[in-house]
Amino acid sequence: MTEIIDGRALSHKIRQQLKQRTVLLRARGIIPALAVILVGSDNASQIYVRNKHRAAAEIGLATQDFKFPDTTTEEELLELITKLNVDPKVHGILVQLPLPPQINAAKITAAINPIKDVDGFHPLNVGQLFLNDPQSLPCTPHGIMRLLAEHQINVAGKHVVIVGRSNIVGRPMAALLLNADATVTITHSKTSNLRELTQQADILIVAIGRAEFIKKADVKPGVVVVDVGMNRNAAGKLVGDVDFTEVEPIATAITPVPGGVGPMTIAMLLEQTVRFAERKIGG
Ligand SMILES: Nc1nc(=O)c2c([nH]1)NC[C@@H]1CN(c3ccc(C(=O)N[C@@H](CCC(=O)O)C(=O)O)cc3)C=[N+]21
Repeated sequence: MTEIIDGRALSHKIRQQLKQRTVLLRARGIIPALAVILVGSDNASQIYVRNKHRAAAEIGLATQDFKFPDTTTEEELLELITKLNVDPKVHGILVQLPLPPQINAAKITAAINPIKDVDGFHPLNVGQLFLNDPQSLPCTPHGIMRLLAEHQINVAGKHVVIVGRSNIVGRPMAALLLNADATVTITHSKTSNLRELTQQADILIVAIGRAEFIKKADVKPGVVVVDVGMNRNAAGKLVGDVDFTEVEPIATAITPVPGGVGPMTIAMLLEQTVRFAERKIGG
């Protein structure tokens, strides 16, 4: 029987623990707070914003929302970030990606105070992650590591193939796995023998942003599959980057979409914000 890796269940368990940590913080007069900056209207971002707000409120974490229209300038965003960077009431800052084309996302990311960078996207945090000295972990890859650990899926010595090389998922995922002694192959949209490589994976992590891209013939029987995709298919249904119906029967374990990686991204975001708030105690 294939094991279905339940991200909702683990996310729920983690959020219960976080609730207790926020109670302790509040008793010390610290209200953990996350500032979220949203520019324009990306579909995945809307889902993310809605779900993370609900989850934050449940655990007693305060969120401040800053919504900007598509036409916003870089200067306006930088001005807000500069304020939030030094606001002692704000422990975490998150700028929703993607940003509209007139805004240089790298410049915005680099402007965030690294000690408040809950996404772990600041170049300093990226560098420390790659040097195996992480200070802030990107939420989606971190959530995937926790899911694998919870299901006793050991990555050390395994061949993990990642499909996708984004700054948000593919690249930091590779660094985390390497830090955990996996053998890592990164493939992407320009990889010529992509399907030959995915067939060799003991663990396959797919974040390429194409609906049901990975088929049964692309995987080895017994594979562990982690699906990071969030796409709407022709029928308007939310589907991953893996054809679940085809691949599930031959996998040892697989994450569903929805209910797999998505809820873990949120749990890790909340956990990191609480951790940043705790850092203030005595310091
Ligand atoms: N700076 C930044 N950091 C991000 O981490 C980031 C971002 N920008 N921009 C947008 C994407 C997308 N993203 C999601 C996270 C969770 C769900 C999620 O909760 N999914 C659930 C629910 C789906 C539903 O409600 O239908 C699930 O998969 O089960 C969705 C999408 C984070 N992203």
